[in-house]
Amino acid sequence: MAVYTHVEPDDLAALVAQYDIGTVVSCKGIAEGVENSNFLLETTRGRFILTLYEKRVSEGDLPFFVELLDHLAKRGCPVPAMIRDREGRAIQQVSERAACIIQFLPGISLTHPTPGQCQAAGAAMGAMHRAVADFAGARENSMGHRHWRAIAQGAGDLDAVIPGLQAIVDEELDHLDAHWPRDLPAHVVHADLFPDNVLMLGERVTGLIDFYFAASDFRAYDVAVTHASWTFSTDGSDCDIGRASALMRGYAREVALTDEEFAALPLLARGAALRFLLTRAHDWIHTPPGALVTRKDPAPFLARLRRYQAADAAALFSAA
Ligand SMILES: Nc1ncnc2c1ncn2[C@@H]1O[C@H](COP(=O)(O)OP(=O)(O)OP(=O)(O)O)[C@@H](O)[C@H]1O
Ligand SMILES: N[C@@H](CCO)C(=O)O
Repeated sequence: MAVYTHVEPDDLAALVAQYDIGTVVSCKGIAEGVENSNFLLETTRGRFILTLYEKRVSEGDLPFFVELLDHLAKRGCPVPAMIRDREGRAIQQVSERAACIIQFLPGISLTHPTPGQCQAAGAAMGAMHRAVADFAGARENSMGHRHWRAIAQGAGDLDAVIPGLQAIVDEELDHLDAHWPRDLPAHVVHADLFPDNVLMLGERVTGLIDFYFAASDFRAYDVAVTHASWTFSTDGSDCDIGRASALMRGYAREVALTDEEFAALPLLARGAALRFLLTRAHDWIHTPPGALVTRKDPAPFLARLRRYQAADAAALFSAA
């Protein structure tokens, strides 16, 4: 359960009183996620999500995320609205954290998506990419390629997490630095579109959520992140070709990747696997003992990295 910061009942009542959303009925910590503190807030007028932003989200970036969600909502993407208070403010302060009250969207976060659901997720990502293409905002990807070496250095004793991990990471960083593409189509991307950030009912996408890593990067990097998170077995050793091709087919319905992007996908996916391996390893070491959070295992992303390093990795990105 990701609750790092608690909210006193009086503070919650005072916060909710600033909005036209009724009065508090209940507020419960949400049993998913690792990044922010999230609560299911019920008021006399309905359900909302209360998010308190934690270590990886900087308060200065919140206006960018609010503008991005407004932009995507206007273009028909199923993203949650950031609720405004009576003064028109979306961003508040609670328990010494920046906080927002967010529209609750229906749907279920999947743990074992079917090929049909992968196809729907790919199409929803493609539609989101089309919608974001004329978004004027930009944000450096603080979790992107340029920052991985610093993230690795700040993670702590990687060998204590997985024996030999430091050497594997060092070698991979050198490889990625030497081969990372310079010039592929880029715009703001989600950069963390895992199954738990897509709400679905059956094969219908009802919500794309958790845009707090959204940043300017290659659109094909977003495809790589989603490939890495939707198409593998739980331990990360097997890529399910049925799910992978469905994801790529869904995306291709909305966006035609160039030959250069296709050629770059295995490398971009190595980068994506390394990004999540590193942040999970960091959190494995640094998660505060009192936090109500289930740490995520880094090892399945090392297994994915190994799979993407294999000579035949390009075949994992075929839509056929
Ligand atoms: N707008 C929403 N509508 C419905 N449920 C939501 C909404 N936002 C968040 N949730 C629920 O809260 C959970 C945690 O939210 P979120 O993914 O934003 O947290 P996080 O800590 O940032 O997670 P992550 O580890 O994926 O970065 C989601 O998996 C979902 O179940
Ligand atoms: N989606 C990420 C958490 C966000 O950094 C993970 O599963 O590791």
